[in-house]
Amino acid sequence: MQKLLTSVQMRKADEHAIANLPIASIDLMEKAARSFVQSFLRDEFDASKKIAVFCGNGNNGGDGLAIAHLLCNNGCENVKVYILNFSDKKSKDFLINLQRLDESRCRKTVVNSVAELKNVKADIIIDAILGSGLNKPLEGKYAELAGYINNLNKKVYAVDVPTGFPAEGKIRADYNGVKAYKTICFQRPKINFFFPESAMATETYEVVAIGLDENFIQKQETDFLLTEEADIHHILKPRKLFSHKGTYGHALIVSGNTNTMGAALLASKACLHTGAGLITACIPPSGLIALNTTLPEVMALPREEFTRIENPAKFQAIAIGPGLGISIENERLLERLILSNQPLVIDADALNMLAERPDLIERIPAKSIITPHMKEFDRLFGDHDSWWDRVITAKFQAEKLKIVIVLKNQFTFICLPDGKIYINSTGNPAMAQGGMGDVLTGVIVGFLAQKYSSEDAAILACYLHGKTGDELATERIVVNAALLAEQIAVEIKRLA
Ligand SMILES: NC(=O)C1=CN([C@@H]2O[C@H](COP(=O)(O)OP(=O)(O)OC[C@H]3O[C@@H](n4cnc5c(N)ncnc54)[C@H](O)[C@@H]3O)[C@@H](O)[C@H]2O)[C@@H](O)CC1
Repeated sequence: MQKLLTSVQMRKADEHAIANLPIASIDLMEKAARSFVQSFLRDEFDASKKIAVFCGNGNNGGDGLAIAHLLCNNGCENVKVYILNFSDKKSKDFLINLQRLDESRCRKTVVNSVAELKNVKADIIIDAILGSGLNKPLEGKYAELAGYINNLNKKVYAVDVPTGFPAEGKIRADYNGVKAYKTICFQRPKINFFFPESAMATETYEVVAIGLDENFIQKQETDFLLTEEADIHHILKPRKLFSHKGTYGHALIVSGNTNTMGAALLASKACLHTGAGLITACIPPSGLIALNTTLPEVMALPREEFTRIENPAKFQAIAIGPGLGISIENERLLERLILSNQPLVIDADALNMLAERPDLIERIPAKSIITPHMKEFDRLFGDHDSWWDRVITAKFQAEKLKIVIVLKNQFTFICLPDGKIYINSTGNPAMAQGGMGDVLTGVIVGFLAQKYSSEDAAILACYLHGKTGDELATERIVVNAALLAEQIAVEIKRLA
């Protein structure tokens, strides 16, 4: 798992490298610039394109000067540097690189105000104005400049972080910084790149190594962690010789309704392909034929009005919610399961019913996993006007209720009872189709049945669900839920 650090911690990692590795501060900047240029030239190899490099006065600006110098030396014929004289505070390495640029044949101009920027003719802009040193929202000349750059409507590459974009913390809905096409950032992604609002600041990002000490970075205390394939390989347990269906647990999935029986089928199918030993679907009687014809391996427990799950303890894992429908009977069933005090996976309509019963939220059994998307989450825990605030609430509630909260999004946040937040990086827009959430619930309950801890089951399920979707999306514009459910077994086999 990769630790994601705040700007202050990243600065410490820079200082650590300078103090402990045989590298001077200015050489670290040169290394960062080289890494940026390498990545940039892979994308933009046409040496005749006009490139405008905007440089601030701190180390981000220093990077920009070094980048411009390297581009000129690498055959880019039309590089022009705009040095913004907006602050008297100039960093040491900025000044060294300014002198190096002065001695080169790079074209440059010093700009004191945005009004002086007439006739900027560029195909590509490199934004090296403000980086991770940002300590307040943009205003005055800086805000005006960001607006000016955005209005040029050119392809913008940001150095480390787009000017005006906070690397962590709340992103304002009225973001007024630079809107980049791509950000090439150093050593680690910024925490905020995983928040949906980052789409206002950068379309995409790439992380390039600059030679910081990985051991030092991994030793830092942080609540934000990025799941990697190696973690999945490490958590997954192989299926053993002499094992039998009892070894892999019995999952109960309370789901489906007359018009939403598909959700029950998808969750059950996903659970099946995740490897649970036995699966019982608690479904309305109207869904029996559909279940028996499409998933003959899955047993049925018809859900009548008066259904009780007589002995929940006989199941190793229970999920409730996909396509369930909202009714008094279903609410009673949910209540009984919650009061049985056995960990549950709670999804979809079960979450919507919970939102109306704050008394039950407090009693969700410890180690349960809830899987809300943004709207379900806000119904449960109140409205939020930013994803940062929402994730902080999720972290707080996961710790308080001792449960796992899987807050679903492009990058799903998995908040654990110990306060850690695992960010899932797999998954893609081809998966944006009904039924995907039902499949995720089925995968989670499938892992729980096999006695994975709640934390591991959530981390594994999110990663594998997204990764399977990524593999399928290499050949398809859209990946449907049933196909993904079936393919889960293949991906588990590949990563086990
Ligand atoms: N040795 C290092 O520390 C390295 C730093 N690197 C670069 O250095 C950057 C960080 O540099 P700095 O810490 O010098 O900071 P920046 O260059 O991001 O910002 C410069 C200064 O601007 C001021 N400022 C902050 N917010 C402002 C606002 N809204 N309006 C006006 N002024 C504002 C602050 O006083 C800040 O120190 C990174 O993003 C990265 O690009 C890289 O060169 C890698 C090595």
